[in-house]
Order: sequence, then structure tokens, then C-alpha cells
Amino acid sequence: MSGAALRIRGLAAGCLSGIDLDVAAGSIVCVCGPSGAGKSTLLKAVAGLQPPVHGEVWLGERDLLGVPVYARGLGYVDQDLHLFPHLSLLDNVRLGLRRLHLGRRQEHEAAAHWLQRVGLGALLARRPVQVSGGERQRAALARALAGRPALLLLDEPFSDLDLDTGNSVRDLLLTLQRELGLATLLVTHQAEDRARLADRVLWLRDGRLREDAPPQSGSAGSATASMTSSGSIDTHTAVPAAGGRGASTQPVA
Ligand SMILES: Nc1ncnc2c1ncn2[C@@H]1O[C@H](COP(=O)(O)OP(=O)(O)OP(=O)(O)O)[C@@H](O)[C@H]1O
Repeated sequence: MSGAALRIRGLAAGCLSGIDLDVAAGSIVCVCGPSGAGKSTLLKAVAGLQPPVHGEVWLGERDLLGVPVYARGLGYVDQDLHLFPHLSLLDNVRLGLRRLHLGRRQEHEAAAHWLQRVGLGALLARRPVQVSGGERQRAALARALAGRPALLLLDEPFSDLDLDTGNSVRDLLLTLQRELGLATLLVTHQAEDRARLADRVLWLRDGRLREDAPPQSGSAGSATASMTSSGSIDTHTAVPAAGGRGASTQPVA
């Protein structure tokens, strides 16, 4: 499936309220904010795991809220990864391919291909418990991409990777998601993700979208320090980006 734009209007779900958001096909939007802000809840609401009480979620022309979770065609890597412990990495990725209805041999080759692309070609037969945390994260990313999703939802996917491995996987993600034209929502606390991946950065706090900014804007660039000290973001310090890739900074609350 080729990518499609994600459009969210007036979404209220769990702790979230009044969320309006667009993610263009081929772009990566980082979702940031303090712990408990509602970042994971946003991804779960799009994936269909957190029922909305209000609002609309569209992927291209499809009204996602009317589509069962298993049929939404999303690639979703959450913090728990959900790799089956009794299956090899290869078989875990094969599960991500099921909805494409490939033949057995094709399915095997495609799963091996995706594991190779994330640098795990030598570990196909290992079970999740037999690989490192970072390798598990890469296997989960391979499984998400293997199903040819139109939309990628990633919840802190690089948190277990050292800087060098993380950056090589970030480069790979950038290449793949551009290649596939995916819209990507990426929950992250890491400055490297904002700097290397983001077309735009959303800042959530207390379940509301406080700011929609280019990656190098004043608030995005300084928020790690202000969040560490105060646990909240000062949205009033935002300034338009110099040379950022996205639109100018938009305080939204
Ligand atoms: N299943 C649930 N039932 C009730 N409340 C929940 C549930 N899941 C999350 N919450 C609450 O919703 C709020 C937002 O949680 P969420 O996991 O979205 O935060 P987050 O921004 O992703 O935080 P973190 O950075 O710590 O992962 C929190 O107050 C949390 O306690």
C-alpha cells in the first residue's frame, strides 16, 4: 500500500481532547511532551486500541474509525513491541506479512528481506529472548514495515539503541519511509529523533496539543531542558524556525 495522509479532527480519547492534526504522506511528525501527556494514547487512538469518544480520524479517503483494528493497514510499534517469544524473528516478521496473502516461500523471502534491511540478516532463527533489546526493537520495526503499511506509528522505537546504532536505524527509517511514501507519527523523548527525522514536532501536555512546530524551533529546541526542570513546556517561548523543514511555529493552545 502506498502512503496516504493522516487527518485527525476534534479527537477526544482517553486523556486527549480537541486534537486536530495532519500528517502528510512521506513525512515524519514527532510527538513529544512530558510523561503522561497523552503521546501513547494518541497512537493507540489512531491504531484503534483506545476508543475515541469524539472526533474523526481519516487516512486518505478512509474513515479509520469505521475500520476494525486488524484491517486498518497500519504499521505499529509500541513500547512493549509484542514480539511472540516462542517464535523466531523470521516468524515474527512473517506474521506482519499475513494480510498480504503471499505464498509460503514469498512470505519467507519477504520476512528475511526486511530483517536484512534493519541489519538482522544473521539473526533470523533467533527468538526474541536470544537477541538484545535494540535488536528486538529493529525486529519490531521490520515487522511493521513488512506489512506495507500506509501509516507508521512508532512509540519510542529507538530507546534501547546506542547512539551509533540508533542513528543508523534512524537513517534507514528515513530512507524506507520516504521510499514507501509513508506518513509516520513518532513518539519520542530523544533530541536525535527530532533533529534527524522530524518534518514537524508536536508538543502535547495534559492531553492537549500545545504546539505544532518545525524541528529546530525555539520551543522544540529548548524544551528538553525546560521539561527536565519543570516537567512542562513553556509554549510562549516558541519562535519561528530558521531553516526548519516544516511550516512556521504554531502555538495551538
Ligand atoms: N488504559 C488506561 N486507562 C486509564 N488511564 C490510562 C490508560 N493508559 C494511559 N492512561 C493515562 O493517560 C495519561 C496519558 O498516558 P500516555 O501513556 O498516553 O502518556 P505518555 O505521554 O505516552 O507518557 P510516557 O512518556 O510516560 O510514555 C496518563 O495519565 C495515564 O496514566
